[in-house]
Amino acid sequence: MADDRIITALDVHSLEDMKKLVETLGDSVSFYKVGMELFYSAGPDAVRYLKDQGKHVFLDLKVHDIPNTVGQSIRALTRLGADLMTLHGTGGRAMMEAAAEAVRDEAAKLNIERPRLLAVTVLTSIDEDAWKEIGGKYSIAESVKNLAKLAKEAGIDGTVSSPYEAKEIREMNGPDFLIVTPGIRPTFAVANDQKRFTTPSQALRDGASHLVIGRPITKAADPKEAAEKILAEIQGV
Ligand SMILES: O=c1ccn([C@@H]2O[C@H](COP(=O)(O)O)[C@@H](O)[C@H]2O)c(=O)[nH]1
Repeated sequence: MADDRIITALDVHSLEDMKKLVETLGDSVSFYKVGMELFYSAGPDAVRYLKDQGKHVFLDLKVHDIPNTVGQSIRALTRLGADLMTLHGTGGRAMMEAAAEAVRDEAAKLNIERPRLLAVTVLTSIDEDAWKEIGGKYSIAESVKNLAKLAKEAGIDGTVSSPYEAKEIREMNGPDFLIVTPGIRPTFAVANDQKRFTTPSQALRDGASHLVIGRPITKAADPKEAAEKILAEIQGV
């Protein structure tokens, strides 16, 4: 049976490919991520299909712009009825506050449950060298911590970070804060472009509330078997 802590990333570029995967995975997956690749190809229908199938949806569009544009975009996305949505924490306090206000206001108007907002901190494909190259002044750990603190103060429900930073965020932002970690690699999978990664069970032990896992499941020879191996690994954690 599925575990809501595991979010499978549907990084495919058509509704047909998405439906095939969802059918293959059946009841081993209850929570899916719709990211840029799928949303830019298939649009809102991807979210609608998954909701019709009774799945939870993480709409990961990583919104990033000036506060007014972000507020209006988050308002529009709220109407799709996803459970989780992302924006970039580096957009700053005012941008995050605009998003937090928009999602609350729009959900109340529609009388729907409010999608939870997550601030993306430092991408899991970035290591310390790449971080310095783009002007990172403090370590990745310090920068993620700072963004997580700012996100909470701005009314955001959680963060997206690597599992390496989960422990400190959990200690700082408390038990109810959502900590969603991509950069998850079961021992049977390869790293691909991920730089800050760990196993599913370690990420949960470190305080992650949800794990985003894409290629180790979706590109496996047998995706359902891969998902089930991961479920077995985290049982009891
Ligand atoms: O920092 C981040 C933020 C988002 N992602 C997304 O998670 C999945 C990971 O996929 P894998 O195939 O398991 O590497 C992918 O959709 C990314 O867009 C991330 O990896 N890191």
